[in-house]
Amino acid sequence: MSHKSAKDFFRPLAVGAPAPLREIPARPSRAIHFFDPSNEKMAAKIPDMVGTVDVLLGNLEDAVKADNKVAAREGLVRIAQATDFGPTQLWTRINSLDSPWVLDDLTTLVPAIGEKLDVIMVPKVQEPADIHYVDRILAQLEAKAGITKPILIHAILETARGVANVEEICGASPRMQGLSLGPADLAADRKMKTTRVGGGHPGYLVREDAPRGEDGLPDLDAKRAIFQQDLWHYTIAKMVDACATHGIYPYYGPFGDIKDTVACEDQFRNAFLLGCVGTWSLHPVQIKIANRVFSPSVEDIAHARRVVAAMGDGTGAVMIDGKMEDDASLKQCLVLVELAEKLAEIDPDLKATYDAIETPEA
Ligand SMILES: CC(C)(COP(=O)(O)OP(=O)(O)OC[C@H]1O[C@@H](n2cnc3c(N)ncnc32)[C@H](O)[C@@H]1OP(=O)(O)O)[C@@H](O)C(=O)NCCC(=O)NCCSC(=O)C[C@H](O)C(=O)O
Ligand SMILES: [Mg+2]
Repeated sequence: MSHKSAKDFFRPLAVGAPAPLREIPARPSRAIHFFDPSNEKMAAKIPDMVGTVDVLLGNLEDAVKADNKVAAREGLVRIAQATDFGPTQLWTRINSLDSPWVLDDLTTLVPAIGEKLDVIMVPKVQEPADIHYVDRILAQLEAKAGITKPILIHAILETARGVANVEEICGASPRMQGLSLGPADLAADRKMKTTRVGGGHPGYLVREDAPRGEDGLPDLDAKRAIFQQDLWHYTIAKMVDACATHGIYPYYGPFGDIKDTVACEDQFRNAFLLGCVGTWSLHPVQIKIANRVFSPSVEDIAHARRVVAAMGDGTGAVMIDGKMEDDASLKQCLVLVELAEKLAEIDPDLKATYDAIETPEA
């Protein structure tokens, strides 16, 4: 089997295409907000959403009716050409690589709005070859259209084969920006017995042991606590490790129970704590939840700054509030402090909140 040399990764795949990036920029992307560009009511809201959300994503794939695929593609071109996105990123989700629409998605979008498109989300990615296909075609289209910065690729992890190949997918191209979990398609592909778009399931649980009766035997009639478990823990953790290994960014995906904002917040927070940088938003109500959850809390930043100040040159160990802090906890604190600094650059309210935190002297 022949392999590319490391340096080959940094040569454009088409003459005249922009040079691949060596690092994927850490741009805030707490919420990737999905809209259907063929839905006039939704589309009309997009210009006013600029600046309120980190990423606006024109969705062309599932949730757009087959009869509306062309209207969605053309609608996205119109919206992108007419809108100044300022600090907000513009992404799209193209149709799947085996669909009758994907080639027209790419050959229409790149020449028309390629300079404005930051990231293309590719659904149902199974293996590195899927990324190689999109990588080469993007390079050719960028070269032809004179696009000056490479459009990045984001893959959705929504097949069992995709999960099995996750490491290779992350490393398949310098365009790889990140991965999202696609729990609905993944559940179907794995033949999980669920009927939901993300989130937990009351049947996936562990039950407390039965207490012993006076006879020393388990009292199977006694009431026992049950603890609902997280269906997605394994996949999210695997995705986070693969992304961290390759210097790209992991995201939770959709939470379909729009009305259950509490469970949505829990799902988002679990993903944040495990290492995800953001999530999808399907409805405007989910943007605020994502922005709140994926921004470090005041308490975390206050503590992190105390640790940074107390640790001086970053070596050794100190006690703060009865707990030992050392090089490793300092590194965790720096993840939060650096994220807060990045977010403060684009979110004036958050900047004011973080600026108001009393910072200890070093
Ligand atoms: C989920 C929805 C179908 C709900 O729509 P609707 O019933 O219209 O909700 P509301 O009445 O509460 O809407 C209030 C107003 O807000 C506008 N709206 C709704 N959603 C959006 C949006 N995403 N962006 C902008 N504006 C939005 C409505 O038009 C109402 O406006 P008005 O009447 O003027 O007040 C709908 O929210 C929706 O379709 N959301 C997107 C769904 C989607 O993109 N799904 C695909 C991603 S999930 C997936 O693909 C699964 C994944 O791949 C996997 O495998 O896991
Ligand atoms: Mg899907």
